[in-house]
Amino acid sequence: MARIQLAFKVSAPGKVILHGEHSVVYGKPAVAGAVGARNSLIFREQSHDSIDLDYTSISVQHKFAVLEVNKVLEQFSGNENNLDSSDKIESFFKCLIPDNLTDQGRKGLTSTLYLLCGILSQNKIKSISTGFSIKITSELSVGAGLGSSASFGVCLSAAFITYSKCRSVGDLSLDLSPEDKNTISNWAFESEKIMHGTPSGVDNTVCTFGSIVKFTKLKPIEHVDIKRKINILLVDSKVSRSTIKLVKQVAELKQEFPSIVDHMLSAMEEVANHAADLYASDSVDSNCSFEKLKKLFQINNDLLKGIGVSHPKLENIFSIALANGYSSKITGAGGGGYALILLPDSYKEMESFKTLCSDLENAGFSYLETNVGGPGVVVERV
Ligand SMILES: Nc1ncnc2c1ncn2[C@@H]1O[C@H](COP(=O)(O)OP(=O)(O)OP(=O)(O)O)[C@@H](O)[C@H]1O
Ligand SMILES: C[C@@](O)(CCO)CC(=O)[O-]
Repeated sequence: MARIQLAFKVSAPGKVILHGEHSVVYGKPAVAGAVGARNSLIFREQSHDSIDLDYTSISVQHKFAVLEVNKVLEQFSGNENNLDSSDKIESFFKCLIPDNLTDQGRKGLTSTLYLLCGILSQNKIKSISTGFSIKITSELSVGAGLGSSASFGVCLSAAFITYSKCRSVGDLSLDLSPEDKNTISNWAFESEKIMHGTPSGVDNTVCTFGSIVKFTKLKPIEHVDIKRKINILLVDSKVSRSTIKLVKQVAELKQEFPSIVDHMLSAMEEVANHAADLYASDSVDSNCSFEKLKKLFQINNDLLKGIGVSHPKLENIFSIALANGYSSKITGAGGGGYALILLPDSYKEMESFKTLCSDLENAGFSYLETNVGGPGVVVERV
């Protein structure tokens, strides 16, 4: 009987950090949620012997010969414990990575090969028998603080886990069990290490599980029981920045002024705890809770400014928001990327929202009207 060619679609959301960016790196809780914009991946087995990758957002189209990948997969099995740093991983896969790639392209391909070999080895699959294609498209800007890299890692991990389940035990169901989701999040975390050095793990957790979560490093995830999604406006500062550099910059400030920065990180923890309670309360859209949340946004943003992760373009967005009566903050690493403006439930009818949008446009900013709290990773038929 002819072997069925596998074909499926995976999608995973980007994330926003509502509270706790940077402080999460130091063991404090972060409150983060899935945004409406997603990465989508189409996986198709094919009759020719190559693995064809098409990553539109980073302009990478590349074909690996299955034979070459199988050789690397063979060397990988049994050797995985030695690959305990991103430098070692990069040098292990270097033989398959073309020289003429951008940094983004190199990291994207290295991460793909690492996840493929890691997940196949974990499932005792010793070789790939037919080629396949993977095409990833995205509604998320890369490098803007929306967790595009974590969502990318989650999509790839879910694709390779689905492929492995089908090829090792013939499971064609495409359903993801809670255990599968934990495995996906753990592998996406490994991919995040290649992208970002020392990630906290919040991004891959949210992009896998969706909704809103309270995340503290090395502790079980707490799912925040939200009653409705939170409306937000994401405003693009159009300033690119590097998460690694900003995390390092905060570490240096903490080293220079430990007691001051420690107090600020503890204050961020208090903000995150208070806000998580408000998101979980029935009345998050009641005036009183919403006004409290607005104040917490403002306090959180002032603390982030205090640790030096703002940017003049972000400040411009914050002033426009405030002038129209809205609270806003940095989200993610800061230094550029997106600013997050909190919107009330009835924002669409509000005159002040229309003015806010036209003021942002007049100042040259583009924005994305979305919400926080949607679904995490999903695998479905194509
Ligand atoms: N949609 C995508 N398609 C392919 N590769 C991607 C995609 N998104 C991210 N990547 C890979 O992830 C790498 C790191 O992404 P980067 O840190 O710039 O963005 P980010 O994840 O959006 O930022 P943050 O983690 O602060 O939210 C990129 O260099 C690229 O290799
Ligand atoms: C700045 C930071 O807290 C958020 C990046 O999205 C870093 C991290 O959590 O890994």
